[in-house]
Amino acid sequence: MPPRAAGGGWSSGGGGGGSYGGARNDGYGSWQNGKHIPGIANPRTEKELFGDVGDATKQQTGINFDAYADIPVEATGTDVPEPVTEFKPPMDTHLLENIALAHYKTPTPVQKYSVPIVAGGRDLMACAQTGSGKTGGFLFPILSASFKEGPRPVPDAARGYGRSRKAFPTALILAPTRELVSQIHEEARKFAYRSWVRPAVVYGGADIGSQLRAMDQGCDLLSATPGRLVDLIERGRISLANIRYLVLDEADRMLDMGFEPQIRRIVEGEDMPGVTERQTLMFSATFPRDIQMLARDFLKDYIFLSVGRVGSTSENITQKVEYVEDEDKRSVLLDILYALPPGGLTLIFVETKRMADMLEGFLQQNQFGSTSIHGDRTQREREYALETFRSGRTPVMVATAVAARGLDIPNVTHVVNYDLPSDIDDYVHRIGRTGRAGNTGASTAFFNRGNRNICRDLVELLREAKQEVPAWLEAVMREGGGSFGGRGGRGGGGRGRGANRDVRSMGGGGGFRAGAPSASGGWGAGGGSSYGGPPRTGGPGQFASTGGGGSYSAVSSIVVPSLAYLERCTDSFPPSRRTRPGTNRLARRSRLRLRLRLSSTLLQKTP
Ligand SMILES: Nc1ncnc2c1ncn2[C@@H]1O[C@H](COP(=O)(O)OP(=O)(O)OP(=O)(O)O)[C@@H](O)[C@H]1O
Repeated sequence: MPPRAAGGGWSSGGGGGGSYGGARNDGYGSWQNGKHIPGIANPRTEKELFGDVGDATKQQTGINFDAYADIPVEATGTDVPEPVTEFKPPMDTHLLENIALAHYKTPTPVQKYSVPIVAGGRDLMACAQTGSGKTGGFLFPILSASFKEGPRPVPDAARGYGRSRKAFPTALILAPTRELVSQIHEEARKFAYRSWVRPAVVYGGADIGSQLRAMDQGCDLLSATPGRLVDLIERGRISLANIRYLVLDEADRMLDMGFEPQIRRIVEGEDMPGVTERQTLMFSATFPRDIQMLARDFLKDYIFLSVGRVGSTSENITQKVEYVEDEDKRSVLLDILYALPPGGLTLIFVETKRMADMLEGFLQQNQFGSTSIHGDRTQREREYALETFRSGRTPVMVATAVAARGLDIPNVTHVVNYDLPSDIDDYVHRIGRTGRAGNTGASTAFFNRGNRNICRDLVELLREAKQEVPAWLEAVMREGGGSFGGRGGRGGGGRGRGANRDVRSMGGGGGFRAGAPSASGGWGAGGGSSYGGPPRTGGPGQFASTGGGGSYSAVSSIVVPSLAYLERCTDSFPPSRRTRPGTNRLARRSRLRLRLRLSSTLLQKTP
C-alpha cells in the first residue's frame, strides 16, 4: 500500500505535505507500510487543543467526578463484554497519550463500557447523564481501532471518474446542531492529534466553500449536521461507501426534530454500507420509548447501556422550582442574578426567539453583560454569542432550545428555565449545561399554571435526583397537574418517557420491526446484566404505576377544570415569588380576581 498521508481518503490528490520519510512535522501523523507513524509534537497546536493545567477555558473535572463510579450501570443484550476500569492497553497507546494530554485520569462509566463494546464489534445504544463523557464514549473506541487498523482502501466502485475530489470518511458522527457538531469536531481534533486520522466538520448556515476547502486537508472522521451532509452528498463531494462507524449523537433529538427523512436517506438511501457491514452507535441522556423503537431500525443485535436511570438528572445539579407568574418573571430574574456570586456563567432558557431578543435587551438595560443565541441568528452571530459567553465577557446568555443539547461550556454555574419546556426530556438536557464532569451547579425553574403539563414528570425527576420538592408543586400534581396529552407521563402510555430502560426488555408495545434481527434472542427481561449497582427489579408494571398520566393522555387535549379544582388551586399555588413589597400583594390579588372570574364563567357554562 502506498504511504497514507493524512487526507488520503480523497479519490484524487489530497493530503498535503509534511511527511519526510517518517514522522510528519505538521502536527499530523501518517500510515506507512501498515504502520501508524505519529507526527512530531507541535507545542502550539498542543496548547490550543489541550490548554494548560487549570486553564479556565477548558472544562476541569469537579469534586464529584469520582462519584460517577457509584452510579448503577445496566447493560442489556447478548454477551455484554466486561467493562474496562482504566485508560490502558489494549486501548491504542497513541490514543492513551492524547487522553493523558487532556488530563483525563479515569474513564467515566459510559466510557468504561463503550470501549470494550465497540472494540468487540458490537452496536450500541447508550444513555448516560448529561456531562458524563459520552463524546469520549464514542470517540475513544473509534479512534483506538482506527489507529491500530489504519485507513481502509476506498472501494473501486465508489471512486468515480474524472478529477472530482470526493471524501471517503470512515467514521460519520451526526448531531442535531451546528454548535454541537463543532464541539464534537474540536474533541475529535484533540484525540486524533498527531495521528493519521483527519477530522472534518460540516454544518449548515456557514460558507460551504470554506468547509470544502477545510475538508481538502482530509476527512477521515466527519462530524456533520444531517442537512448539510445531504447537500454535500448531492454535490458529489462526499461518499459514505467507506463508513465503518456511524454515530448518532443526541439521537432522540434528531429523530424528534424531524431529521428522520434526512437520516434515513443518509443511512439507507445512499452508498453507506448496510447495518451488518458497519457499527452503529447511538448516544443521548434521554431515550423515549418510541424513539428507541425507531432507532432500532439502524442497529443490529445491539447492547443497550444505561448509566443511572434513563433520562435522570445528575445529582451534581441543585434544582429549585419557584412559582412565578409571567408578569413577575423579569423582576424575579433580576433578583436571582443580583444574588449570584460573581465569576460563574448563567444560561437562561426561553421558549421563543422573540423572548430571547427581548430578555437580552432587558438585561442589558439593567447593566448585565448579556448575549443571546437562537435559530434566527446568523451562524457568525451564534458563534460570536457563544464565544463572548464562554470567555465570560457576557456572563449571561439567553437561549432557546438550540443551546439545550450537548454544549460543554466550562463554568456555567447556573441555569434558569425562565420558560419551562413542555417536555421533561428538554428540561433534563437544559439543566445539564451545568454540573458537568463532576462539577456542581444549580438550576432554577419558573413554574406557573401554564406549566402544569410538566408537573408530574418534574416532581418525579426531582424526587429521583434527591432534590427538594416544594409542597405546593406536589399539591398541584395531586390536583391533576399531570401530563395532559403529550407524553403521558414518565410511565404513562403516551410517547413513553417511561422508557426507563431498554424497550426490548419492557415487553408488549408491539412494534418490533418485522425482519429485525431476532428480537427474542435472549433480550428479554432476564437478558440484561447489571454492574456497579443492584440489578433493576420490576418489569413494565413498576413504571406504569408511577406514571398516572395515562388518564389524561390521548384524547383529552382540553381539560376543563371544575370550580372545586380551581379553588384548590388557589390554595395550592403559592404566592408568586416577588421581592418588591406591595407588588406581591397586588399581584396575588389580581391573580385571585382572575381565578374568580374564570370560575364564575365556567360555572355559568356548566349545565
Ligand atoms: N474520562 C474523563 N475524565 C475527565 N474529564 C472527562 C472525561 N470524559 C469526559 N470529560 C469531560 O467531561 C465534560 C463532559 O463531557 P461530554 O461533553 O462528553 O458529556 P456528555 O455526556 O456528552 O454530555 P451531554 O449529554 O450534555 O451531551 C467534557 O468537558 C469532557 O472534557
